[in-house]
Amino acid sequence: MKVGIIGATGYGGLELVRLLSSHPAVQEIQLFTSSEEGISFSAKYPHLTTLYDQPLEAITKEAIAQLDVVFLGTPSGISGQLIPEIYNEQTVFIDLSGDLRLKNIENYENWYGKKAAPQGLVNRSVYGLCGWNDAAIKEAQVIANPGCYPTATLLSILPLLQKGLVKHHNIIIDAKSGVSGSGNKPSQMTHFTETTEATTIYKINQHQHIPEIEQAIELFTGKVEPITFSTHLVPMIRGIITTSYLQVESGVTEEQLYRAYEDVYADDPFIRIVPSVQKLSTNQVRGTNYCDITINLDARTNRLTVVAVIDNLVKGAAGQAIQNMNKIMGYEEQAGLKQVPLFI
Ligand SMILES: NC(=O)C1=CN([C@@H]2O[C@H](COP(=O)(O)OP(=O)(O)OC[C@H]3O[C@@H](n4cnc5c(N)ncnc54)[C@H](OP(=O)(O)O)[C@@H]3O)[C@@H](O)[C@H]2O)C=CC1
Ligand SMILES: CC(=O)N[C@@H](CCC(=O)OP(=O)(O)O)C(=O)O
Repeated sequence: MKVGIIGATGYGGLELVRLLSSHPAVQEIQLFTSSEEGISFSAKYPHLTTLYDQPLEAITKEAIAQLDVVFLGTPSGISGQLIPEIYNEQTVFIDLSGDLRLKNIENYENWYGKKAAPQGLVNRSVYGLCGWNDAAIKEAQVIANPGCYPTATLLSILPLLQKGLVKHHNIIIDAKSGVSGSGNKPSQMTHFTETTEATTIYKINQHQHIPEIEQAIELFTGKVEPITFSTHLVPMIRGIITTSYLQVESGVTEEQLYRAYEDVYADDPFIRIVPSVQKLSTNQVRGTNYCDITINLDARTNRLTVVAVIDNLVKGAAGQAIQNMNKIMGYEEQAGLKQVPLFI
């Protein structure tokens, strides 16, 4: 199989290269750039010396037509305009950005502040939340790969909402991310001096993943109420931890809650339900496609704490994108995704 990566020089692109390198069905990876055509990939990234000495290529419709699958790891506002220009019906398009996720394109323009993709393309795109949308994913030609924060949040709260064990009302999600979540373009917010010894809350009540999480809650549970969702930048490179607070329905026990996860994720190789321990860390999934989840029901408040950890670049981006590819192409679900966590 021949695959291509548009935005290969970005963090999501680099992670795709790393993971696809061990995929048994991938024979060739073409690396595309919009700004550095002809430059050797390993000259730009010396850790890839002898592995990817090939030159970066210009993005053309003709080159894309030669590929079975193309991944787009481009900043928001790009793929929604680019895919129509390079589209053909034989290639599978998997978009890591937020451009194709929101079905209401006005919503996209309001939250992202950018021109939306054509409505027809958005309609054709399938939201690639693995484990929740698999029937549609298997038939898809265009995938809107979920956002990093929504992946951790949704995987951890959807089973309980879907089974009616917790209330839709008054959900609060507190999320924290490593700095690689904001990509490889330096900014004031990601400057070493301003991140390395600080934890920063940002985009308060304005984060673009709020409508994505709400849309998915409605899609997979049939109803939704507005959520409170807060994002923080913490001084680490990789990892996301989401802590969600939910009110349980009366009489529901912790055992019933655990059983809900076991039911929903019985056959999912990437979801690990961790017993209610006192510790859960982003380290335990680093470099892998795992999403580890734990819960704790506080009898004093009847409030449930649901915690999920993922690697933002793997389950939150490149790993889930490859999982989507595996589902579409009929490969083993774990192909290319069998890494052991890099704990320390
Ligand atoms: N980082 C993360 O943890 C996650 C990121 N995402 C989303 O995935 C996407 C990629 O993220 P990330 O890899 O971090 O981003 P980066 O900023 O690290 O990389 C984006 C890449 O896109 C390429 N690019 C820029 N402009 C264009 C253009 N006009 N046409 C084609 N390519 C272009 C650039 O490469 P070049 O100049 O060589 O073309 C650049 O290296 C983003 O939309 C992001 O929001 C989603 C989940 C998690
Ligand atoms: C740490 C950090 O800055 N994270 C980014 C995640 C961006 C992202 O993945 O955006 P889309 O999913 O919308 O493409 C943010 O909070 O905006």
